[in-house]
Amino acid sequence: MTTVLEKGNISIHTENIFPIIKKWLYSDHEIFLRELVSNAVDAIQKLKMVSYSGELAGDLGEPEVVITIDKAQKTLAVSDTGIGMTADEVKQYINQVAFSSAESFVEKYKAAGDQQIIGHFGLGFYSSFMVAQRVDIDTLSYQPNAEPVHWSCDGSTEFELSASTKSDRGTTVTLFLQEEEQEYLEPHRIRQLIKTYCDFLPVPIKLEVKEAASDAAPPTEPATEATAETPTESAALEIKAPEQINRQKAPWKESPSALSSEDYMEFYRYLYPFQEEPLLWVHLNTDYPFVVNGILYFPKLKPDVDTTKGQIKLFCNQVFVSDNCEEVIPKFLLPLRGVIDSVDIPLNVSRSFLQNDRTVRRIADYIAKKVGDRLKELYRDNRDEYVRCWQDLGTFVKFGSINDDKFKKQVEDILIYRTTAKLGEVSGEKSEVPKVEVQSADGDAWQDASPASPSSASSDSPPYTTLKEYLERNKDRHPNRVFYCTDEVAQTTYVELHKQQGLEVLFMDSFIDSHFVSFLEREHPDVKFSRVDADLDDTLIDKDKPADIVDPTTNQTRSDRIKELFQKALNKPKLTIRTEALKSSDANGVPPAMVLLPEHLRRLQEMTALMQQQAVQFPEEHTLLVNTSHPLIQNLVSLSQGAIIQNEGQSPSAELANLICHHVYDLALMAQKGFDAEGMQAFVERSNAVLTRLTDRAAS
Ligand SMILES: Nc1ncnc2c1ncn2[C@@H]1O[C@H](COP(=O)(O)OP(=O)(O)OP(=O)(O)O)[C@@H](O)[C@H]1O
Repeated sequence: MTTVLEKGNISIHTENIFPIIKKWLYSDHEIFLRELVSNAVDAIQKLKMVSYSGELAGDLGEPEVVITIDKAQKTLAVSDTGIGMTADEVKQYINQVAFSSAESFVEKYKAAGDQQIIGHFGLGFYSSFMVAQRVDIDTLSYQPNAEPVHWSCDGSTEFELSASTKSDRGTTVTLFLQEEEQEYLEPHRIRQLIKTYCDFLPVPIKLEVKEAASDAAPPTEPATEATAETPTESAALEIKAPEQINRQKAPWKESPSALSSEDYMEFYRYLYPFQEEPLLWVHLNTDYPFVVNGILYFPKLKPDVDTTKGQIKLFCNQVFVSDNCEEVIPKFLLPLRGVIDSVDIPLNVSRSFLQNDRTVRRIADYIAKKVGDRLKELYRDNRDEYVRCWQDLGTFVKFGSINDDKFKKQVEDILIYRTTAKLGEVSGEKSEVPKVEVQSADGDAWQDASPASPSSASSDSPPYTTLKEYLERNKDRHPNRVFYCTDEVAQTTYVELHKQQGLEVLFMDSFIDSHFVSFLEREHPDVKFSRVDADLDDTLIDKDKPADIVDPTTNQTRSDRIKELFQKALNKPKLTIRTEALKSSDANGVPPAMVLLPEHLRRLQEMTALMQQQAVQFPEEHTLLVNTSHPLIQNLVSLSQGAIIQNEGQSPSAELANLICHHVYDLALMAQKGFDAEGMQAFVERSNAVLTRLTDRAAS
């Protein structure tokens, strides 16, 4: 019979502590395992410290934590090979420290009210009573001549301390599970919990399952004679050899120089299986003025990415805290993935408190700065790669620039845009390569560095430019004016027209770009941004073309005639018809007509659509620019010659001219919007009618 050394009462100030804890953490009972395994790993780390200081007489042994499921006993035990406790330490740490930390946990919970708490951390050892009706501790201290101690408590405030039979150093905490908590006897449940919370703890965590032979899964191979023997009491228990169930290695805790690219990739695949490979990563590694370690990955962005939901995992000392650390990292970095580990992020606080915490804000700034540094480093060292990733990186960088002033300043020199300019070939051009400040490899020293190659990356990749370079290159032709395109396919006619006249167009075609153009305008109030289809620059128009008088009696010019022709044919009061002779080396190279929508009108339209959460409608007020230099338009005038199209009694030629006016307008409109069913039907019918008439004429 074991001798009871002491029976006592645990000092308790908060009445009914267990009902309170149970109520608050009702959905989070599972955290008990995280707390017990963390304590076990702490005990092993403490033993190491003792050993370093030379206080440990014997061997350190193999550090490991073993979780044992005993199905027959309905117990779950967590054993470690750590520092252990003497009877006095059990009294002090378990009866006093553990209980007072549980009490202070409850106090903090009360203070936070109904707000969501980030981690439920710090409840510690007592969290085991959320799932156990009785908890035993058997422990043997590392200290010379220490006696093993047994502690037992049934969840009341009374405990019992006696001698234990434990013969090896360390601590075993055994939970006698409550009836409704039997799920923790299932190996897959324990595996899942360890994978979630303790996967990266730096000690092997093993799982051992003891079950009655009859409960065990049938053997895959026929029983051998030995196993088929009459079961003795011990043989009736099937004990599977402990298997390690945590990954153990936490790459973010290692030095970046110790990891290869493949190590980073492998870790990404481990965290986010079946996902596309990331573009690049940033290894966070600082001890001062706060401790932050982590690896952040830039994934490929999908246009429908939800930038409000984070996927970065938050850890504290390698123990998983939360899948979402929206309060800890700047909003614009939420699409990043990976791990952040910091002991300096307060965990038993509400999320709103966290947002206003000074250290957390400084950590967020630090992370943003490291991300900016990484991008600058890539820009400097591997411009081709930077350009290759830009489609995805650009979204982060632009979003970050809009949202974070410090980040904006950091990356403004590395914001690039795809351009129509043939860089390197532009006459006598030697674009100035912006200097980029990059953190040196060995610490916080900063140096100016020029990118390895000029803006145009390698010859076969599309050319990219910075805004500064663009403005500089075009300062004589169109000072402080930027032409841009948002849809390369739809706006191709306009882009070609600009290109032909040597006007450089930037492609601003990612989903963030409409906001980004407004942002750039605020940043550069003296620069005007016009989409290629907003208006035509004077350089595109042949102003010297003499006005052709076609009717000496009325002094009507060819342009007046064309305008009248279209006005009558289309009969759209809100449509402005403008006639211009467009410059071109090849008359067929520019379109006969274009639809223009003034920049301010288009943006107003987009804004309204956004606010009303509707699709953008193309406004009826727009301009049809008819190119009087185009042969088609000139033929059209001849066709209608003599008889301006009348609504009634039209001649066959006038009718054909009418149809062609509609057709030219529809073709021009196509670059701006698609047809609805009715419009499409009319377009097809008219196309056929025009072709029929033309073939009739040709055949006759
Ligand atoms: N497996 C163990 N081995 C040795 N000592 C332990 C073990 N588990 C708990 N202890 C001791 O009991 C104390 C109380 O544990 P408890 O988990 O309640 O709080 P904590 O670990 O100190 O703090 P927290 O869990 O809030 O981080 C620990 O500080 C430690 O000294």
